[in-house]
Amino acid sequence: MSFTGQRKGRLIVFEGIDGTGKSTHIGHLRKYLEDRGVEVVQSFEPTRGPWGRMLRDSAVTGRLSVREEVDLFLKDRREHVETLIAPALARGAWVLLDRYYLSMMAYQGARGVDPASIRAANEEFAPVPDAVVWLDIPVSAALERIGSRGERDAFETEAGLTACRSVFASVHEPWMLRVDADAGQEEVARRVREALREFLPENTVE
Ligand SMILES: Nc1ncnc2c1ncn2[C@@H]1O[C@H](COP(=O)(O)OP(=O)(O)O)[C@@H](O)[C@H]1O
Ligand SMILES: Cc1cn([C@H]2C[C@H](O)[C@@H](COP(=O)(O)OP(=O)(O)O)O2)c(=O)[nH]c1=O
Repeated sequence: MSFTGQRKGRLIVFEGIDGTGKSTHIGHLRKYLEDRGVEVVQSFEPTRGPWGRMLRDSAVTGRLSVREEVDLFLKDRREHVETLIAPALARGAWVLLDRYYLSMMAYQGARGVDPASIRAANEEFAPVPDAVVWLDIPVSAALERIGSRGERDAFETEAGLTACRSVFASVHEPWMLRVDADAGQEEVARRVREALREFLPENTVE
C-alpha cells in the first residue's frame, strides 16, 4: 500500500464499534509517534463543538431521527475538517482521529441510510484517510467491556452494534486495516503498529 504522497501530514483514523479499544490504542500510538519526534494532533468525533454536543446529549436523552443525526454529523464533521483536520495536515502533522465518517456509514447505515451515499456525501469535503485502523472484536466482547465501563448509551444496542460491525467489514479499501483487537492491550498495540508499518518512521515496529 503506497502512501499517497500529496499530503504533508498523515490522517490515521481509529474505527470500530463501541468498546473495541479506540481511545486506548490512539493513546498508545500517539505516545509511540511523539517519542519519535512526530507532531501529533489527536481528536475525535462527534466533537465538542455545538453540533457534536447535541449528538452526545442525544446518546443519553434518546436518539434523534436518522435524518437529524445525518444533518448534525455532517455539520460537525465540516467544522472539524475546516478548523482542525485540514490545517493540521497542511502543517505536516499526523492527525489521529477517534472515529470519522466510517462510523457514520456504520451507525447511520445501521439505521437504514445507504452507506455508499453516506461515504459520497462525506468525501465531497472530508479528506480520505491515509489509513483506518479498524479494531475488531466480537460484539459480545465489546458489550462486556462497555458494561464494565458503565451504563450503555442509546447507540450501544447488541442488534445495532452487530449491524455496525457488518458495515465496517464491507469497506474494502487498501487503507482499511482490520486489526483483531480481541487480545491483551500490549499485543493489540503491537498489531496496530504492524498494520501501520508502511507509515511509521522506518524500521521502528517492535
Ligand atoms: N485489549 C483490551 N483487552 C481488554 N480490555 C480492553 C482492551 N483495550 C481496551 N480495553 C478496555 O475496554 C474498555 C473500552 O476501551 P475504549 O478504549 O474506551 O474503547 P472505545 O474507545 O473503542 O469505546 C475500557 O474499559 C478499556 O480499558
Ligand atoms: C462519528 C460518528 C459517531 N457515531 C456514534 C458512535 C458512538 O456510539 C456515538 C458516540 O461516539 P463515541 O466515540 O462512542 O463517544 P464516547 O466514546 O464519548 O461515548 O456516536 C455515529 O453514529 N455517527 C458518526 O458519524
